[in-house]
Amino acid sequence: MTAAPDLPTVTEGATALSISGLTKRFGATLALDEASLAVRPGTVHALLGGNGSGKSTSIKVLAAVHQADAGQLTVGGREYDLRSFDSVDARAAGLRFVHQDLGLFDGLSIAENFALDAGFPLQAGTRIRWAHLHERVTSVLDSYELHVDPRTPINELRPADRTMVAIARALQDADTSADGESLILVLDEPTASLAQHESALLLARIRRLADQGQTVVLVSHRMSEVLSVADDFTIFRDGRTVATLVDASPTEDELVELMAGRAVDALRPVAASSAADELRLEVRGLVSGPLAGIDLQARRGEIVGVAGLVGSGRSSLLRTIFGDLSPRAGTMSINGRPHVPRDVAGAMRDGVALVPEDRGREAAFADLTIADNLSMTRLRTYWSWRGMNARAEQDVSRRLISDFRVKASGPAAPFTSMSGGNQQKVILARWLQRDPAVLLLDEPTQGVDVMSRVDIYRTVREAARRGTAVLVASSDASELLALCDRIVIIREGRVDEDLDAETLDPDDLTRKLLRATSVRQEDETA
Ligand SMILES: Nc1ncnc2c1ncn2[C@@H]1O[C@H](COP(=O)(O)OP(=O)(O)OP(=O)(O)O)[C@@H](O)[C@H]1O
Repeated sequence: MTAAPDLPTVTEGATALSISGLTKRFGATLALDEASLAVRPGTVHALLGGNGSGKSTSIKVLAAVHQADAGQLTVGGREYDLRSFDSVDARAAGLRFVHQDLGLFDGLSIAENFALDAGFPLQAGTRIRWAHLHERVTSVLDSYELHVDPRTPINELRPADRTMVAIARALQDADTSADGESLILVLDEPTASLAQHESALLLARIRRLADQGQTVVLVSHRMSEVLSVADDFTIFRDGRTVATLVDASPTEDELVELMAGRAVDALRPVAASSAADELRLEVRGLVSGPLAGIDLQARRGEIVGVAGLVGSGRSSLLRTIFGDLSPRAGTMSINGRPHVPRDVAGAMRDGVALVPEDRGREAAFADLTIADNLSMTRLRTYWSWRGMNARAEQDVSRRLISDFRVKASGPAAPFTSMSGGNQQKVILARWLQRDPAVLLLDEPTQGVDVMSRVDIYRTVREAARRGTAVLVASSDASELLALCDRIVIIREGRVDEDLDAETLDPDDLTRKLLRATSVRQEDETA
């Protein structure tokens, strides 16, 4: 067990931003309860907390998406009442936000994306001065060491560059804003969908921003990354600030303990293989999307990781098995019988379940309750000649909410009233209760806090023990190693390596993944 760090450390000296008494209620839920935050200028300040602890709500108050019930903000010596703080105030205060979805238009160029935010420079009131725009954007990109042509379409950029373009766009008026004061950049999980080497590149650039005097508030669930880049840490629990660590070097266990409010010894995953000899899933010569002939097998009770760089076809593999993409060639079988799904319903009849990466958009019924979302795949269980057994549905939902540690006011609450991480847990719970023959998980713990991540690994392991074969696509090397028995690496559309997870560590896996990438990428990562 680790000793709890001293709580909380008082910040002295100058602050770029300070919040006090921040309170926000949603109906019966007290999302923020007199929370506080003090950020020193020129630092990376990590804002940490479990799912539902209030991080997004506080950011949404700063971005004027929500108005607080109480709270004061001081920025650059000016005080604001957070009950009436609006987006004009937020901009004037020098606050700039980059949300997880980045808000970039993929088909447009970098320069066009910049101009959509700041306006197109015009000549004679009508003609766009393209040369001027490109010159200005190039100079901003250069200042963030992004040496790319401003005419490049967003969808041709590597993932870390895309995030960096969103950051550069948010800071494009850094020289002219807020009376020359530096801006405060708020980043909400910027690395959530990035592979380890892309994250490393982005974090190095974020660190450089702070070293050049920018102030960065960073929300992330990836502890090792936060520890590598942050100077100061504020930890939220149940809407309150439970600790502020200034210029500190806490251990991961100390941070997790502060977030969880309990010791962390019991939180380590236990990964004992339950693989049997019997084949559950067999894929031969599969050609689909970028896949050019995949051969893959998963046995009963086996958890197989699918690794590969962005664009390698990990998601296409899962979607093809789930009947959502039609293969151009190849065969699939489940339990020795041909698996030729014409659509998703056909794949489900064969015993396949998929938890997709973009759960919010693809997997959730946002307008319905949590109970409805949980029971969506098992509705038949609750119907009889007497009609719908709502009590049984509520009871099962209550048990799942408790088993998966979902933080919600109850099964009847709207799905959208939960925090992002809790929504992820509900979708996972929905599919795991089906005992599928083959379970396909795409980035299963993206946005999920470190405490719940271990619960989810245990649940997946338990499903495997009951006989399910699991395929996990993940960009997080540590996750693949914690969860899987075997890891296949997809490269150039084929399974290039098939590795025993026990023999690897995250660095080995990342090195193997990067083997075939361009020299440019390796240079930048170094
Ligand atoms: N629009 C809303 N309506 C009702 N309740 C809400 C709403 N938004 C947030 N909440 C509640 O407020 C609390 C804090 O949620 P918030 O989204 O701020 O958490 P978070 O720390 O960002 O979590 P995560 O890590 O999962 O993103 C949760 O209990 C959540 O259910």
